[in-house]
Amino acid sequence: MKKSQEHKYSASSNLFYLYKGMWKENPKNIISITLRAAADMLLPLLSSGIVAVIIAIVSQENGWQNYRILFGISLLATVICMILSETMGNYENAAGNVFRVINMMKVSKMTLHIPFHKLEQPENIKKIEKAGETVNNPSGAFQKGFTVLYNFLRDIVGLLLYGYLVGSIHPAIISIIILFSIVMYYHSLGTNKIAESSRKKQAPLTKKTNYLVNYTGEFKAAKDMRLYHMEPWFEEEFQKTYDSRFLLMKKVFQRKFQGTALSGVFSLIRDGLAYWILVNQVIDGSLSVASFSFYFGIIASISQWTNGLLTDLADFRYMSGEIQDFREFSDLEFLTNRGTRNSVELKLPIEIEFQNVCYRYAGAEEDTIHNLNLKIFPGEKVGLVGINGAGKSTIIKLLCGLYEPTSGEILINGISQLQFTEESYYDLFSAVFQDYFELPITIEETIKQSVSIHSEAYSNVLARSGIKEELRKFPHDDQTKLVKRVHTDAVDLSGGQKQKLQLARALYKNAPILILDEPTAALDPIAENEVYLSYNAIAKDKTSIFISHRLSSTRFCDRIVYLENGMIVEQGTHVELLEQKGKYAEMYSVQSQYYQEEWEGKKNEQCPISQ
Ligand SMILES: Nc1ncnc2c1ncn2[C@@H]1O[C@H](COP(=O)(O)OP(=O)(O)OP(=O)(O)O)[C@@H](O)[C@H]1O
Repeated sequence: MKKSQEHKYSASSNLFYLYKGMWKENPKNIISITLRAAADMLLPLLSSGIVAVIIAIVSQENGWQNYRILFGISLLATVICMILSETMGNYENAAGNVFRVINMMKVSKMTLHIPFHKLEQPENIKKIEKAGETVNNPSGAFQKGFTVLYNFLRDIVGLLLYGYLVGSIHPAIISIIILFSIVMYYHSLGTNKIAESSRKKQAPLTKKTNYLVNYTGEFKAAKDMRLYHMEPWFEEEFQKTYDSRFLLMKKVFQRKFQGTALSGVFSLIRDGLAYWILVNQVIDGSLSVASFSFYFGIIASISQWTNGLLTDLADFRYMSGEIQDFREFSDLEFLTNRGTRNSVELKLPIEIEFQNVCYRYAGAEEDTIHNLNLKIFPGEKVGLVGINGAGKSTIIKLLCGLYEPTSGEILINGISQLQFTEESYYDLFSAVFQDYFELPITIEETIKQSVSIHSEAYSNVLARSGIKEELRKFPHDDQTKLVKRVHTDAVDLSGGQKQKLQLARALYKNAPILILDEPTAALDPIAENEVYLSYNAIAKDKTSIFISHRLSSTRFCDRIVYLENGMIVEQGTHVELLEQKGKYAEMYSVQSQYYQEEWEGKKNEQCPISQ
């Protein structure tokens, strides 16, 4: 298991991490980069050499005889370098894209395995977002890293080789090359700092822009936006975000412009000096015209290598920041490290016990669940009730293993939940939650998910969940697809239809513990009544927990647990709790009063038809 710790990795370690990954993915990646760098670094040298050889041939007697082998070799080397450069360049583009997509998939896969409670912590959300930005960015480290390494190899070897050749003309030239390179290096360090700070400041702005862009096109938001005139807020926020981004980019641009101007002045001085020395050497006869032409050609490349090298260092630094983000994400704890037990070993129906369970949300000052002790007997149907925020959903998430108790433990048939493997533990639960996530697949696939059971069970589930009647309204029955954003022929389900579909999925999974968290909130009274009537059949042979604010629904449970502030205040059957005349009875009387009064009123009204 990976330990979740904050690491600040050095730039060299980040780059090593990136290129080691590229090498591991395919060693050809690095080999091709090296070959292309060598070819592109040699090309200017070769073309200057060919011109010099041609001058030597035409200006000397028997020139052709003396230089034909050198001419042939230079020409052949040029062609080889050009072919290598072109082929490896194409390979590099494709390989960069593939490497980025592989890492993109890695981030998705890893995210799917982050423990649920870690997934909702703001610092982890940030890490996931940053890693996602890095791998989604075609100009980010995972794709651009190929080109930057190629540039760096070409520029560093080019500078050393060409610097040596040009320096051999006169020591003053090499001194100037070194001096100017140092000045430019320090200038570029300053530029990098500004660029890095701009990158950090731009991250939340990018997030905000994405939010704004996504929601302006979101169909679900369109209704509220129009009725409550939210458009000006969007326009204003767009403008503010754009202005802030522009200011940040302007700073970086100005600094880069300074660098380019400085480099231009330096090139002028350096190249001017070199040309002046060369011309003088030709005049005093110490340098041949052919050699003059050769040096003349390669001096021009020096600026290319020095400027290139500074850009490469800036790119490396920028990429290191991105890799740092990626590695901070990779350092997250991805597995819950649950035990080795398998849920299939369990005797059915299941007994559940909360023993002194406390739970505190990350960053909260107080516990949400306080020393909870609750035993749910095999096959028992327990109703959890209480006002909003009492802790009902938190208890369910703890039971399902989505959260781990801060202290205390939850026992399944007397065995701690932590002793089960994560996957087999999740197999214990069929749950209908308040919120629901739809995949762009058919209704049948949604109900079956990855579970395959015989078709009779499937038809039963359709009937018992109430989704069967709804299917007739859809164009392709249970083969109708969901999510209109993805499939144009998909259907948009109503709230009640979604709830019936969720219930069907939970029933089809047929797990030994059934959890229904407000399963009828979106159902019409007739559909709701059908769920209550079939509840006993639905929950047969299962241990079940039913959460509802409608106390008329929980009265069907064997036992009702009334919660307040994460603690059990009352428990008993519906009748026992009414007789206690406590909080539950009070809540029930408030709810039933309205119907009672309305019913009494109706009884006293005269039927208009009979008048
Ligand atoms: N992710 C979270 N981080 C911090 N606090 C949370 C989180 N989720 C819930 N809470 C808090 O925990 C308390 C219990 O919430 P919970 O959702 O369990 O209550 P509930 O009884 O299910 O409420 P409702 O009836 O409204 O669904 C609330 O005060 C809520 O604000």
